[in-house]
Amino acid sequence: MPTLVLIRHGQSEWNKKNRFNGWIDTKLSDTGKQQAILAGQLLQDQGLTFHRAYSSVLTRTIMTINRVLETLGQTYVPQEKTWRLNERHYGILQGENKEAMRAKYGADQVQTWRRSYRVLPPEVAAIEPTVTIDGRRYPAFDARYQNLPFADLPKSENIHTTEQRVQPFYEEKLLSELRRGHDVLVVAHGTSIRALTKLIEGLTPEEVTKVEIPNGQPILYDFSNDLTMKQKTVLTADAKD
Ligand SMILES: O=C(O)[C@H](O)COP(=O)(O)O
Repeated sequence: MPTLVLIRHGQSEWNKKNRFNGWIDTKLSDTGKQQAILAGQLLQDQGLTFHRAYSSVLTRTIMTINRVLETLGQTYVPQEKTWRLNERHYGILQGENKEAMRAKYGADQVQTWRRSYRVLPPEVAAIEPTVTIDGRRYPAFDARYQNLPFADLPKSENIHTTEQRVQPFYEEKLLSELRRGHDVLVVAHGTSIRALTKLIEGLTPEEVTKVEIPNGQPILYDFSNDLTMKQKTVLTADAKD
């Protein structure tokens, strides 16, 4: 009976600063690194041997998955990094402080941009390869996207458009591994995990807008061999004590 584990990356430097990350390639904070190790420790008790591990191409999920697998003693597990698991592109909000955006546009508007299924945050005007924020340069789009047609790079995404690009990964990669009875680890982002949750649990657009995914908390789905979902378990540090 296959098991799927979903983990949102540990706290990023910009989660800590209350800034929108989106496709900007931020790193884990010290807390985020600890959360990744703790996620590995929580999984240790489950006796899982992963056949395959997937992350996005953003550093915060890669730093997380490496720590999780190292804690589990399973660094040998074949890993694939895919842009399809990236965080939603947050348009003009990327790099901005959430409180400052609420002051500028109003709390309701910002919350709609953050959680609406179909409303898109305002698009970035032009696609630049890098962005400079507070004097530090971040890659916005770089070599990791070289096989993607430039026109396909998003200027903004909502839950719906994120789901559209997560769906081929879900159907072609994830389900085919689970169908073979394989245990799979996926480390992704708030909105790419929302999209996966909708696809796995058959949620409505309304229901998926309510789903919150904390950093570094393993979500286990146990399936029967015909891929009927048997059980969903969220592992927390409290449950370990
Ligand atoms: O991209 C981001 O900054 C994070 O996913 C958090 O976004 P959220 O707070 O709107 O979920």
